[in-house]
Amino acid sequence: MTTTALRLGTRASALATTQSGHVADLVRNRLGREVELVEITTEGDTSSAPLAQMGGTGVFVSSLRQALLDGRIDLAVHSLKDLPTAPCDGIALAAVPQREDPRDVVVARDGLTLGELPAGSRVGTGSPRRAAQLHALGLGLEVDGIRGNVDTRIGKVRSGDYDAVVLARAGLARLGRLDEATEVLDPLQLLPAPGQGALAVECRADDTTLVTALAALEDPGSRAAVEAERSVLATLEGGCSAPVGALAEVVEGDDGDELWVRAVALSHDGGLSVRMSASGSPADAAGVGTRLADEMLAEGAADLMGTALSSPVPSEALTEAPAKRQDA
Ligand SMILES: NCc1[nH]cc(CCC(=O)O)c1CC(=O)O
Repeated sequence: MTTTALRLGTRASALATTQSGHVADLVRNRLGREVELVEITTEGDTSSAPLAQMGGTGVFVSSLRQALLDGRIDLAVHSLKDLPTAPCDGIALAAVPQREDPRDVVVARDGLTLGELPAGSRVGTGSPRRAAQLHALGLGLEVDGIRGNVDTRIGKVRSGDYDAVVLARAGLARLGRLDEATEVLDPLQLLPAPGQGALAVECRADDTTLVTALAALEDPGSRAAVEAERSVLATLEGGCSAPVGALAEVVEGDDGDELWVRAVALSHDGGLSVRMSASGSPADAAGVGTRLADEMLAEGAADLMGTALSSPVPSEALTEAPAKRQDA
């Protein structure tokens, strides 16, 4: 039994330290252990290059994992949607705490919703998933890349550089800035990123005492949902820069809990998409996600994302987006 404080590694951004502070509180309350935060800088923080050009997946997580493996920290907190789908040697995903609302929100000028923005309005997002789904709405919105933390992105609406930005609702909620959202996007229109709104608590796999203790932070429904979503993404061979949205929920059915998953894969311009859903047992979350993604691949999902060109796409399997609005 040790009484030393657990060292919790975190990125330094306002969102990251808020998320890490939340997990630190859970550790104090449920494990009765003292916790100190250790700030770690990641490549995703120091470079302003588009994420897709920075080696894509994992730019926010690799330095934290290295600090774990080096023994500089005992546990690390990440936004789960930033975690690559491939497992990392020596690192355990020890807990997925209760997830926040996973939906995306709009922060637009003058309190507007997406549907109220005139055609030609500039919407800022660096996410291919959000860009493709915004184009697919057929509103004639102009989508432009943007990076930076939540504060920077909202600032670009306030300054008039953009008419709107799309952000994760969870980020705004954690920062206490939810009142700045002008619309919560229905997943029917914009499916969130796999894992969005959930946190990942990692530690060294060989630190078995801590792996066991951190199970006290786990929310099984959140874990099942993100496992299903991430297996959709992994099977589609997409990283965080793939135009793939997925959302799973555990709901009470007649014969116990049921897991529902829906997912979309799009061409980068949103002109073509495959959208499907599946259900199954929460105990088989990864299997449900994998089977859903296999069905999507059979409908041509990989080809329209541009990740594989091995087999021709049967054109009747693809959905055409509505034509762009012509009025200005
Ligand atoms: N890619 C950056 C990132 N990673 C996690 C969040 C928000 C919090 C979450 O989804 O859990 C964000 C910002 C955003 O998408 O607006």
